[in-house]
Amino acid sequence: MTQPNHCFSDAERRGLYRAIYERRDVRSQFLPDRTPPDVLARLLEAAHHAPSVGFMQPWDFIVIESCEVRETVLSMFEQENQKAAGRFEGERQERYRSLKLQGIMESPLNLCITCDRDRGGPHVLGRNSIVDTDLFSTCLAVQNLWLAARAEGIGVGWVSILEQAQLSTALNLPEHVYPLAYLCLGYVSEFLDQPELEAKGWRSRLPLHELVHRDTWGNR
Ligand SMILES: Cc1cc2c(cc1C)N(C[C@H](O)[C@H](O)[C@H](O)COP(=O)(O)O)c1[nH]c(=O)[nH]c(=O)c1N2
Repeated sequence: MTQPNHCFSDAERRGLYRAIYERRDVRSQFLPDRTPPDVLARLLEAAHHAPSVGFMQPWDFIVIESCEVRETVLSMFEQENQKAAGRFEGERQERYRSLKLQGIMESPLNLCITCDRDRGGPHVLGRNSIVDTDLFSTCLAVQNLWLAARAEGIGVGWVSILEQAQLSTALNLPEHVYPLAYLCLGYVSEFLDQPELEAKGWRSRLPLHELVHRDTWGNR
């Protein structure tokens, strides 16, 4: 069969889907090896090529290697995680407490991807009706980086069990800059073949057919 124009080669497509299916959220498998600067540069470049509302490019990348900053963030995590555990009861709480939900100190590099809510001035094309489209754009930058990192053999873990105002203070962010994603990055001993939360019996992947609706909600 002839391939439609603009289609990637079979090998290229396999590579893309492999990155999608084999990307993992990593907390426990980090190695201490430093991420080479050229690899980090490629990851940041991939993130910077994400789509963004009105081409706003609202992201900044705070590259964090300092042990002091990471220790501060870890203690903020511990405080929030304690509160989070308290929201579950009994066996579920025990299971929650057994989960490892961050790799802040084990990963050699932390990265905070922020969203500058003022970038591009007061009227950004496409953002007038849905103001949070700047945040959505920044999430896409995170995903680009996450997939590129998988292709480079680098694990990424997203830590969101953090209080936003505390994180902003720890990173000295101006008021109009939102700390969207706090990430732990580094080479790993392995990529698990399923999400760690699934492997540990917390939650499983939902069947896709239950999530697909035809024309209106509930029509299968
Ligand atoms: C916005 C957001 C926030 C978080 C996460 C993800 C996203 C998208 N995830 C990772 C999450 O648990 C993981 O993606 C799912 O369990 C699916 O696993 P895989 O990413 O497919 O390995 C995550 N993981 C974790 O250990 N601590 C955390 O605080 C968070 N926070």
